Parts: sequence; structure tokens; C-alpha cells
Amino acid sequence: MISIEDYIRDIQDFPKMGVVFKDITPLLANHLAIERCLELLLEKVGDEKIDKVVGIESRGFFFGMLLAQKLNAGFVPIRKPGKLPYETHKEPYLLEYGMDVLEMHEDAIKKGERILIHDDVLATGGTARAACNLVKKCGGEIVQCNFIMQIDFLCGNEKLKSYDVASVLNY
Ligand SMILES: O=P(O)(O)OC[C@H]1O[C@H](OP(=O)(O)OP(=O)(O)O)[C@H](O)[C@@H]1O
Ligand SMILES: Nc1ncnc2[nH]cnc12
Repeated sequence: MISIEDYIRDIQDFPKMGVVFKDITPLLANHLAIERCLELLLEKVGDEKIDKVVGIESRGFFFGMLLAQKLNAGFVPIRKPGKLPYETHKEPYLLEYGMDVLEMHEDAIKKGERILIHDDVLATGGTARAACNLVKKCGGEIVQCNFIMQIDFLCGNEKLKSYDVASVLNY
């Protein structure tokens, strides 16, 4: 059986000095690792009915789409500023290595829809919290925030206290 940890590599001092970057490109390059990672993410979701998977640009798009397809759900992209063509809701947020804004189309989610938020990494939680706020602006019900990995010492969980948080790997 494949261990997906073997397909995630540490890159020291990227994108800034002092940051150990968790690189998933080896995982994306191996079809068995993709299959195993998807299976583990789906186990975290369990039997929950999901209407839409929300994936966060850019690394949340890869498995976000695969999850949506397996869960018979739609996919909604959350993007960096100025990329979405229609009217958007906007949320500023702080990153482990900077500050940015996230956007989601205003009509992407209908009130009461059951939402799975997905990203590759939960670090400080700023990105995921901004994503939750965008979903709430549309009246979506957040069923789970689901990650390939969480970096425990950055305490992202603290920013997502009111949600179910599930990660396949903990570092
Ligand atoms: O929990 P946080 O501290 O908010 O950090 C987690 C976010 O950081 C990374 O994205 P990044 O902004 O580097 O963008 P990318 O996916 O486009 O590379 C990662 O993919 C998460 O989205
Ligand atoms: N250390 C890290 N590795 C990969 N993505 C990240 N996003 C925030 N911190 C990260």
C-alpha cells in the first residue's frame, strides 16, 4: 500500500527564509499516489451529502475537482483577486508568508447548500477561514474543511473552531 507521505517533500526556505514548504508535486506526478490520497480524503468526508466542493486557488483545485466528481457534487473555485469574471464576494486574509485577498462568485453557492471546503495545506488557517467567510456570505452550510495535510505548530485549527476540520496528514 502506498504511503502518501513519501510523495510530499520539504523545501527549505521557500518562498521565504525560515519557511519549510510542503511540496505536493511528487504526489501529483504519481497516479497511484493520487488515487490513494483521494481515497483518504473521501474517507474523511464519510457518508455526508455534499452539494458543492469549494477548492482554494491554486493547490486546492487539484483534489477539489476529483472530490467533487466522486461525491457527485459541483465544484466552485475560490480565486486570488482579479481572476474571476463575474461579480464576486471578497475576503482579505493573512498567510504564513504574506497577505492577500480571496474572491468567490456571488452566485456560486445557493443558500442552504452543503459545502465541503478543500485545500492542500492548513497552515495558519487564514486562507481557510477566509474561504469559510466567503461561503457563509452566500448562505452555504459548511459540512467540513478538508485538507491533505495540516501543519500543527501553526495552529490553523484555532481559526476554524466552529467547523469540522479533517486532514489526512499531520506535521
Ligand atoms: O493556512 P494558511 O497559512 O492560510 O496557508 C495555507 C494556504 O497557503 C497555500 O497557498 P498559497 O497562498 O501559497 O497559494 P497557491 O496554492 O496558489 O500556491 C496553501 O495551498 C493554502 O492555500
Ligand atoms: N509551509 C507551507 N507549505 C506549503 N504550503 C503552505 N501554505 C502555508 N504554509 C505552507
